[in-house]
Amino acid sequence: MSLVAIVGRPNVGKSTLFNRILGQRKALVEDFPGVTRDRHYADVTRYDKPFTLIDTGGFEPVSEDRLLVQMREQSQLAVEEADIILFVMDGREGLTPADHEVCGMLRRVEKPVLYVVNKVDSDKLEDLAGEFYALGVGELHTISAEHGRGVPDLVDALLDHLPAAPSDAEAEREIRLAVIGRPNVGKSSMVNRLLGYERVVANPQAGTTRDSVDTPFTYNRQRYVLIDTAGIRRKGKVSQKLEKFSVIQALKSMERAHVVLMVIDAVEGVTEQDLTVAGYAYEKGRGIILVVNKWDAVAKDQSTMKRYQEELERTFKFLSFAPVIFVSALTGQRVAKIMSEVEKVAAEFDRRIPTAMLNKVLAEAERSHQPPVFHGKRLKFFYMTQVETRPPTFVVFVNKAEGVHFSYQRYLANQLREAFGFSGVPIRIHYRDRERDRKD
Ligand SMILES: Nc1nc2c(ncn2[C@@H]2O[C@H](COP(=O)(O)OP(=O)(O)OP(=O)(O)O)[C@@H](O)[C@H]2O)c(=O)[nH]1
Ligand SMILES: Nc1nc2c(ncn2[C@@H]2O[C@H](COP(=O)(O)OP(=O)(O)OP(=O)(O)O)[C@@H](O)[C@H]2O)c(=O)[nH]1
Repeated sequence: MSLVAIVGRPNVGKSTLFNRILGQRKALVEDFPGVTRDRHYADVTRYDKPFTLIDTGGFEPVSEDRLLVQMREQSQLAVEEADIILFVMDGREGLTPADHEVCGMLRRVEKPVLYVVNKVDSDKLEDLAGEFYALGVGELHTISAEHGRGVPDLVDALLDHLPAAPSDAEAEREIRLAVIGRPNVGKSSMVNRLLGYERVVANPQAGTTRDSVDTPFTYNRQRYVLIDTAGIRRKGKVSQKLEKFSVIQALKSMERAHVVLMVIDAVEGVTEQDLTVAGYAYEKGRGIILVVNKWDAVAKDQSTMKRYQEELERTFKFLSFAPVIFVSALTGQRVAKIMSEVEKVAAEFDRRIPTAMLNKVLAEAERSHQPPVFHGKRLKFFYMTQVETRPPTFVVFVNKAEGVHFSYQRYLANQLREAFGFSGVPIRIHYRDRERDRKD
């Protein structure tokens, strides 16, 4: 999602403009109790173009003598973080040296900057904008944030710079599934079960016809593609029985997959190879479901499943978020559960959390577990936003990104999972510096 930052001296009307832009969308976006007051960021969607609007003012109190320094920092940071900058000046107060200086800096950046002269409350006051042309920045947007005058045109200009939404209905996009596992674990039997499942509707013409080895199908109105179905079903080739070959095949399928069904033989247990392949799926950010097959062939008592589950958790430490299901492709036992689990993981994979909710979690996390001190300075988290789905990817802005060491990163990741779940999905959190160069 694009970040749009509102920058400018104190009192030029940044918050008023922020609220004015939000006010236009009215009931389109839900408000969350407790975060509606005094917030500085919000997700906005206009004409299917989503963006996050940030009011860079008001984060910290500004003292007169530090004004210019703070403005430089604030604009610098906006330049680093944002995709588009709204630079607001005060038409009533006129052009100030600080405006001059910041404009000089903004002119050199390669991102779109919209120059705004605020408090031009009526047509009669248009002359107020005159002196701002001395900045030589080209187009000036004269507006009245308070009365809304000129704001729709400003928003239109802003939208011109934004990319269109990734897709009209994200949920309608296909989910590509890969069934992977060592030779003989039951992949082929499972694929046959899945495609033979009554609620699964094969749709030959939909989706990726270019790969005839893949099988498109629909389940609960979501389109899926089972990757390399032909390869999984192809039998009798000696090479296919080779462990090495099956790893290469798994890696290849995972390259194109969104969600991976990692099949484990309940009788044989987990091998080194399973770990390698699962590790790769994790690194690639794929959704993962652990499917323990041949459950019919295991001698069981009441605690077998629990013990098995615990052992898997120990072995696949890095996959603690992945659901585990015990099935039998042979008898069909619990095979229906696979698709319902796939559906859940696919939804989590595509999930988008509103910025306001993320920041509530971030603030609570910070409150209940104080961030560490780095080089004598307490880490301070400013805000968090989700920049991607598939897998869900977040950016946290912090005063010293390198100071967020592993244990605190893990803590924040856990807080996110606690709040939102993300079952079966690896999440990514990037930390970006607010004071220095942007880091990914
Ligand atoms: N006449 C007029 N006044 C405005 C307009 N927009 C904002 N103001 C006033 O300007 C003052 C400052 O507005 P804010 O929106 O708080 O300014 P800000 O830039 O967010 O200020 P900081 O949070 O200190 O950085 C308020 O008293 C507003 O009512 C406008 O379009 N016309
Ligand atoms: N008991 C039991 N046997 C199973 C189950 N699923 C598959 N099998 C048997 O395991 C053997 C291998 O099954 P496949 O489905 O061919 O396994 P695969 O993973 O596709 O095998 P490769 O093509 O060699 O990679 C066959 O003899 C199946 O009948 C199961 O749930 N329980």
